[in-house]
Amino acid sequence: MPSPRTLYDKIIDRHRVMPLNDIEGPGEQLLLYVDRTVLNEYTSPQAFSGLREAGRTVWRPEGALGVVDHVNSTAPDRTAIAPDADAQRQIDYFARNGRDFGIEMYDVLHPRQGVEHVVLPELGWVVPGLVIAAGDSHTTTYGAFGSVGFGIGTSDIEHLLATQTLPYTRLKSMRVTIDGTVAPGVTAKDMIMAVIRAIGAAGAHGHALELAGDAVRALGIEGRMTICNMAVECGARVALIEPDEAVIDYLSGRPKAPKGELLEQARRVWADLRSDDGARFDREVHIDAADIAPMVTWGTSPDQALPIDGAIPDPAALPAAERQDAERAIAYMGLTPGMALEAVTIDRAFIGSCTNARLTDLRAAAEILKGRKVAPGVRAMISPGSSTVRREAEAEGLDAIFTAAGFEWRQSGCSLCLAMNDDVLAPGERCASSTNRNFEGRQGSGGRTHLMSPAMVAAAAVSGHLADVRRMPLP
Ligand SMILES: CC(C)[C@H](C(=O)O)[C@@H](O)C(=O)O
Ligand code: SF4
Repeated sequence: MPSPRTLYDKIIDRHRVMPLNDIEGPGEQLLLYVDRTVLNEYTSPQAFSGLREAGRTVWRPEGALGVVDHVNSTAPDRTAIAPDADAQRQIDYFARNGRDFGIEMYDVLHPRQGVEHVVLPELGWVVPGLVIAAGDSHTTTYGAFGSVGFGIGTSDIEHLLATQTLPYTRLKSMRVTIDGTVAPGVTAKDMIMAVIRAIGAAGAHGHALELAGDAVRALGIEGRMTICNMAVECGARVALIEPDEAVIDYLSGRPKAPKGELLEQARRVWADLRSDDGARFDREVHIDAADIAPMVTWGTSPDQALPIDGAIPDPAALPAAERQDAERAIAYMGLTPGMALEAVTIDRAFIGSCTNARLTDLRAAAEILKGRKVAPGVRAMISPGSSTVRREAEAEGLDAIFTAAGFEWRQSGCSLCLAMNDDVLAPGERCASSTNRNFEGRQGSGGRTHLMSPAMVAAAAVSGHLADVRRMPLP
């Protein structure tokens, strides 16, 4: 009898070209076959320059797809493509690389442009059991489909493009099981924020993190993407959810998804994509779904988070190891210990990013905004995760709800998630944000970020302060 294996180990085993050391299990070095990569204009230029200098070609151009997302403008009318000359140069070089190396590239005006991790799944290009490596840490998103996705640096991108392989070190395995049912108002974002708070910002460091349990299985694919996307914020290099029929339903009819006999063959291969009974995890954590409340971050690390009905912690009352970070975070965030989270007023509200700007996220925010207005003095904007999401939302009339409420209905891109274009917070501005990182300066130098779900951003935008979505009666 072969010994029971985790889903992660099964996928790595299927992609092992050759061992590079004689360790078995975590720490094993191997040459890994990579099925697919997504390129962006920000992290790929040096990789292409390296290929040019070495006179190399791309081994399998059809295994790569490029999307402009990090630096482009999100101005509503899409006449402004790049916010400045540097961004324009990056966008132009990216297009040239696509032409010269035979890689399909979605430029800013492409009808399917968007944030890369939103675009790939929409195409049906992410299917169970793949290895997808890309120059972006949120490549973990593809775990929602039962694929191993991880971020790589620029020299690894070059190696991958030239060979379709990567030298790889097998990770340890960790499983977080969320059992039971979440309460109304609690979303996938709150689930992953609760996980990060429970295990810490480095809690899954060095591990492939499998997310399991009834509450995870009950999520739609978009919610599962939110969870796997943000799992990188607790240090996970890979996030995985066992694929099921919901994944196959999601893929149905998408342009690049397998169809007909190919799909039937694929289904037979996918049937084994689960952690065997008795598979050993290096660490196991159990969370009761009923204990999860809508979450917000109060500090400058994603684990500095609390249920919305909490208060800014008193550093003196925290464990010694957390005290100094908490003091610094509270000072940077301009807050006072003991202050109720709901008393924290905001200047900006942002719905966007590869974590939470898909259609279901927009619908959840629109539910709250229907018939309400953004509070005076708050600037609220929404950047749909992709041009496809934008069109689909418009077809449902969601744009009308957002604009009637006073939100700016913008184009897609990373935007205020990392402020690499002209969507930036001014120093001291405070933003309720559906994104994934709240580090100092993440949304602009001196800017203050509070992470939360899209519905919670909507609740904060209309209240003018952080607010509990459970107390916002639906019209
Ligand atoms: C710019 C890129 C390298 C970065 C990442 O890897 O995640 C960005 O997308 C982010 O979210 O911080
Ligand atoms: S939306 Fe944010 S997290 Fe996602 S790829 Fe862009 S910058 Fe990174």
